[in-house]
Amino acid sequence: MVVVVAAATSPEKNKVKTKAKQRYLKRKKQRRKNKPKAATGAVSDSDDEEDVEIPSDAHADGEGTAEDELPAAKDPPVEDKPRKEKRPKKRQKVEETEDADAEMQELEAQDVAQDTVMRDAAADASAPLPTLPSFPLPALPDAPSKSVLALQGLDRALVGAEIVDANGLLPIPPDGEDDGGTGLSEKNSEATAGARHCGTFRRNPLRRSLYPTFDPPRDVCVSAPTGSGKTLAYVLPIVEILSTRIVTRLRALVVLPTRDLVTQVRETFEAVGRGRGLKIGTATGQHSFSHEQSQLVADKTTHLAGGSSRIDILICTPGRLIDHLNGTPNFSLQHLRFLVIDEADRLLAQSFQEWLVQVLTATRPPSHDSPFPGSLPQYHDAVAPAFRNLLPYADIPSITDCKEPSCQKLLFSATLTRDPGKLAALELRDPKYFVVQGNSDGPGVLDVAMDKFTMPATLTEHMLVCESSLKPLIFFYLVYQRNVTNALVFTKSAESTARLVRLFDFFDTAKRMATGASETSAIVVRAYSSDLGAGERKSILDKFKAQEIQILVCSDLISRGIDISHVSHVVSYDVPVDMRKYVHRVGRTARAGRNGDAWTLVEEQEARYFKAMLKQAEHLEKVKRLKVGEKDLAPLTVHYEGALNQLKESYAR
Ligand SMILES: Nc1ncnc2c1ncn2[C@@H]1O[C@H](COP(=O)(O)OP(=O)(O)OP(=O)(O)O)[C@@H](O)[C@H]1O
Repeated sequence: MVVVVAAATSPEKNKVKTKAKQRYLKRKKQRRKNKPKAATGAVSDSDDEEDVEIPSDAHADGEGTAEDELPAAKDPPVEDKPRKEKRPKKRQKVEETEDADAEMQELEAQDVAQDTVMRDAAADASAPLPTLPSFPLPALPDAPSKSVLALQGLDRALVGAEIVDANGLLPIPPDGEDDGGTGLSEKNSEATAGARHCGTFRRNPLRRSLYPTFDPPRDVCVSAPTGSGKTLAYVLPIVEILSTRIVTRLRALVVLPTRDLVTQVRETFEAVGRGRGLKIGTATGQHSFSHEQSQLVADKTTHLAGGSSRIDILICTPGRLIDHLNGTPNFSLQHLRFLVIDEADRLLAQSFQEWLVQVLTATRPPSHDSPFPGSLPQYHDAVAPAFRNLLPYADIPSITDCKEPSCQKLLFSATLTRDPGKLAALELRDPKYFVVQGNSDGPGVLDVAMDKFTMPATLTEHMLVCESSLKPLIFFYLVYQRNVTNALVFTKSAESTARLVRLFDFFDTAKRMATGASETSAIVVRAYSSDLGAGERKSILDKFKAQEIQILVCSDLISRGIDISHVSHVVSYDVPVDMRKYVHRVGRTARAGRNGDAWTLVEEQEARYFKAMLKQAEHLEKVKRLKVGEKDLAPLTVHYEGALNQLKESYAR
């Protein structure tokens, strides 16, 4: 039955005349033939048969006649059905044709109209639809790239930094020849004979005048890798320019973060400035305050508008500098020609007594007028041109015209800050930035902006991931199996420094006793930390420099700036907390073109963090991974266990 219904509704099937239909049509034809001629063309009931539904195949199965059954099967009884007014068929057909034509025309007209609209819309896609506005599909906006973000908000001068190729050499020629733009005098050329390059110095827009008050020089910021010679980059021009001075006044102030660096930089000034008659002083708190005062100022009793100074160059730490600014009479910064802030990012992070604000204020003329109304102060010619308002005759125009202080600020670091807030605090005057990189075609200032620091090209870096309990043993493996001596070893605290040194001593003694080696073959390891007094620290550092000590275990106290040429290995026994610390630690080796190795011991639980830190700085692939197996450690294990027991006992006592 289902099949039959389906067939009845199928248009294919309708085309094929079934037997029942054929019979039906035959009888119909017959009836028409038999009809009287008069009846032809008149409306007759038989015409209704045209409207009768064609019997389906179901009715064609031969059960009953089609004529009897078809209406009964499909239609309600005739009397129930409201009788429709039938029009003559032909008329209906004509009307239907007319209707169809009209409808067709209407549809065609609509199509044409629609086509026109679509053509118009295509021609002017931006034309707004008359009714509903169309909205763009929701989509995530394109995120700005990391580099674009890094450059946002940067100091404009930093964005326009000059990129200097670290490999660019500028040889210092023999006497009498053109020096290629170094600007070094003959004496300084002699002092630096053998120096490979002075690129940074050559490019410094430094002027030779002592008081360029009418055209004050631009400030300079230098970002250059560790060991690339930043110290000489400021020592040379300072010595060069100050050598022209006649009267001793404090004209160069160098601020450094630690006493050790003050001592180191003083040595460089003394070496370069030998025979120039410049007087160099230091203030670090290593000596008594009154002793330092007597070194700095010549006259503490008379109030002098121009200050008083025994020295031309002062090298100091910020804390002691502030003490002298506040507590030493006649200590004045008004004559400063150079203010150097070395390891600038570290010093700018120190807010101790707002040291920077105090120093900058002292380099500017005070807003108040002469403190000596009506009388001339003694040594009035000693007042700096910009400080003339301190004099009672300050209103004479020819004198008061010179208002600009001539102090030039020079900032240096291997990890120069890009923090706009900190840079703004320096009140830099038309600053000029130099970024020294291994490859001057590299990403340039983007590296500084994204904290991707340039490492010395001669440095080889390694990392060893291990269990924390095995760390001391791995360290001994490096020393005894890999010959890691002449090394600086960095730990996280003074306490862990002392513990590691003690354990090493026990281990070395046990090993020597086991092998029958003499005491002279002992590896000398010493701690260097803030636990020690200044004198003791200096003596240990001197011994290390003299190679009487082979390994110096230290905290980050000397991770910056210290320059010891024979350091061939740096071990980070505890991982550095950030990339800047890492850069400065590993930078204690591979200095001035020498080769060096850096080893970082990473505890398993720290590995993820450490690798992420390196990855962020795009430095991960430069650090080689070293695996140390049980077999490598086996020869050391016995002595190590013995040393551990001794250490436990020593702490239990
Ligand atoms: N032009 C040069 N030629 C050869 N050696 C140089 C030159 N300039 C400096 N040096 C040497 O390079 C070493 C490193 O110099 P310096 O301590 O100034 O490095 P630095 O850039 O300040 O490093 P850090 O960022 O670690 O403080 C020093 O021993 C110095 O004498």
